[in-house]
Amino acid sequence: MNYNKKTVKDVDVKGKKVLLRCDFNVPQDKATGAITDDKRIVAALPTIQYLLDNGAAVIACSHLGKPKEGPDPKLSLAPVAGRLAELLGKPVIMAADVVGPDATAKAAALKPGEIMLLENTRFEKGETKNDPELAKKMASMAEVYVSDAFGAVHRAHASTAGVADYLPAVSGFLIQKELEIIGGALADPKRPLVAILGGSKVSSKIGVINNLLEIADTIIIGGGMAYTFSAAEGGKVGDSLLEADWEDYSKEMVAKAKAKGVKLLLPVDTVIADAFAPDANHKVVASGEIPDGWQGLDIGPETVKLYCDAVKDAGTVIWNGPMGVFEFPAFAVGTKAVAEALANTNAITIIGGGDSAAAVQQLGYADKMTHISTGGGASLEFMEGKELPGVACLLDK
Ligand SMILES: Nc1ncnc2c1ncn2[C@@H]1O[C@H](COP(=O)(O)OP(=O)(O)O)[C@@H](O)[C@H]1O
Ligand SMILES: O=C(OP(=O)(O)O)[C@H](O)COP(=O)(O)O
Repeated sequence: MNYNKKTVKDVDVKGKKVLLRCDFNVPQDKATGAITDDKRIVAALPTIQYLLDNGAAVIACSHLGKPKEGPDPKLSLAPVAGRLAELLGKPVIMAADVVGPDATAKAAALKPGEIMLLENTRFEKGETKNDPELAKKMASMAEVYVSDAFGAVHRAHASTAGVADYLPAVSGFLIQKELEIIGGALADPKRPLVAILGGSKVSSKIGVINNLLEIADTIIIGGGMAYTFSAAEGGKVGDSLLEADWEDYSKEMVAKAKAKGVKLLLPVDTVIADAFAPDANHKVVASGEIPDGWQGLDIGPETVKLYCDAVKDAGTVIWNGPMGVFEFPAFAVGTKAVAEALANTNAITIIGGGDSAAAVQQLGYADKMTHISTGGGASLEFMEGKELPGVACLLDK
């Protein structure tokens, strides 16, 4: 795939309306909705500032979460508009819809040097289906399309790829920087190369293991993904996260790792809880021995030792997805220990994923990592060598 794409510097944006796709899918406090980590907003600032300084009228857009049934007030981008306005030191006009009457009127009235934010693109059903009608409507509000949504470039959606069929499409500075840094670290990686996978987006991430087995020396599995492997081996997982459809696949991955001589490490013990809550009763059990009514929310202490030992002498570490529900202090131990182990290695450390980045930030280890990517799934798919639809759709240099 050709990553040498035109950037905002290769087009004239003066006096033009620019549709700017960002990844403002930020972590939020489950109870209050407050933004808990604004890294993705901060990361978009250089492109936004460049566009505003060069006389563009910026129509920013993004998805947030996974709304299923159209507009959901809990997933409004309004809090993001508020934070963006603070960071830019200027008003951000918030639209009440994506391509409806409010958005189109506000876009039509937008002046050079002004910025507005469309409502959550996934409030439109056509977004994730990459509906050309929706893409056309979005494109009709602008004259140039700029994508800087690195975290979403692995999605072929209307706002991440479809609009490029209707407008000259170029990349922003964030996408450029991410491709350069991650691509550089993995072109000829310092070995051993260790990949750590966790988190809760099991079905969207478990598939990368097959390709990671081609490049990694060790693969470590934690977080919600571990229970699918455990169940596949006949273990009891109680009420833990489980993707039963992926059990056969996980068995295949264990066999493939063995055949290729790649170390595939799975938890040997797990911290279980009697509810998904910060104050739930909890205890440690061996993997595969989780009673009904209990769920695994963190890796156990023996696993922590095993995993920390496995990264000690790594040359490069790619980490995507927390080891447990780190938002609850009682289940943050595994994630914290792995973050600390990475902070103390000489390895090149690349952290991917909104929540993984937030975890490293909250735990105070952000400065100790080589690169904290704004993309989780996106950085994984890039490292696997898959085509990224959100980059492929941009104009070649
Ligand atoms: N065992 C588990 N059970 C349920 N959720 C988990 C478990 N381990 C981690 N998580 C959750 O996974 C979420 C992050 O997953 P994911 O979105 O895949 O990561 P990232 O955003 O870093 O790519 C966190 O909110 C965390 O609470
Ligand atoms: O948070 C994101 O991905 P990540 O959790 O893999 O980092 C991106 O915003 C993509 O979101 P999506 O996985 O709902 O398409």
